[in-house]
Amino acid sequence: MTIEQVSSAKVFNGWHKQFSHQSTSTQCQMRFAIFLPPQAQQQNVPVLYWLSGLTCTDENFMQKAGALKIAAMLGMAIVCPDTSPRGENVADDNDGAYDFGLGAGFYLNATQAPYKAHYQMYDYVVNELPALIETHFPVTKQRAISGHSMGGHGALSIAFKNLQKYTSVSAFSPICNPINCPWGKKAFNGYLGKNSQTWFEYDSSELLKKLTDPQSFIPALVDQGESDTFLTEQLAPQALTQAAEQVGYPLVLRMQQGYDHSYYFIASFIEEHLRFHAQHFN
Ligand SMILES: N[C@@H](CCC(=O)N[C@@H](CS)C(=O)NCC(=O)O)C(=O)O
Repeated sequence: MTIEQVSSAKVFNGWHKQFSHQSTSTQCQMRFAIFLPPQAQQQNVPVLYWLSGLTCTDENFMQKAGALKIAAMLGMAIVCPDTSPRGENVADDNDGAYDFGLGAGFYLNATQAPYKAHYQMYDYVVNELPALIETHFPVTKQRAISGHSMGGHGALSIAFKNLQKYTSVSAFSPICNPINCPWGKKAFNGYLGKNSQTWFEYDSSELLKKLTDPQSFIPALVDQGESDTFLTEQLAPQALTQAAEQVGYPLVLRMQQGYDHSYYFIASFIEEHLRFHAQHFN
């Protein structure tokens, strides 16, 4: 597990760094970014994994969310993986669409050719990346997970499948019910095939309905802008709240008046999300 440093910049007395490495999950070079707060120079710190949305790389959140000052104060590392495998040999869609293929890995393990050769983002994010981070950096095994849009789907679905691995989960504008929206149907059809029974295992609302042990529940916070143009057609937060009510999961969904789908929305509430995760680390 060797990693190669790509960049390094001091920020708020901590460090933002990018690394690349050969991934065993995705069978290609992957780049990720890590923010190490100043506290990491003295002690191991907990980690927030951030999963970005369609068209993003490891850079969007680090540059636009305004999270690093607060993470520095709270003593929290942040890790941003890429949103898909990349490289010359990695299959893309045929028409350069933004919502499938490169930049749109949907945090699942593809089963369909040609995508299955590299699109194994679920294994990468759940297993390979944390193992690598915990080997190479001064971090504890306390992990939280959050994300935006496709990354909100990733954060919620990964958390609901791995409650024991994370202390808390949050999301901004998540795709809550991908089996029933155009982005999700296109992605799941392409990566997982026509048999929609296999899609359920990556649908946060469906996964939530299966959680029956209240002892295993972890705190969950979702923010959704009311003026998000993707709200009705793609995001469907009501599916998530209905599922939460069905099983008595104490998920907090906040509809935020006037906010859209952009990083302006994320920047407006990221401090509350970081404080929410920090509160549950200890
Ligand atoms: N309007 C975008 C849709 C994609 C989009 O809104 N991406 C969101 C995540 S779903 C994003 O974070 N974009 C990158 C950014 O704002 O930095 C497009 O057509 O390319």
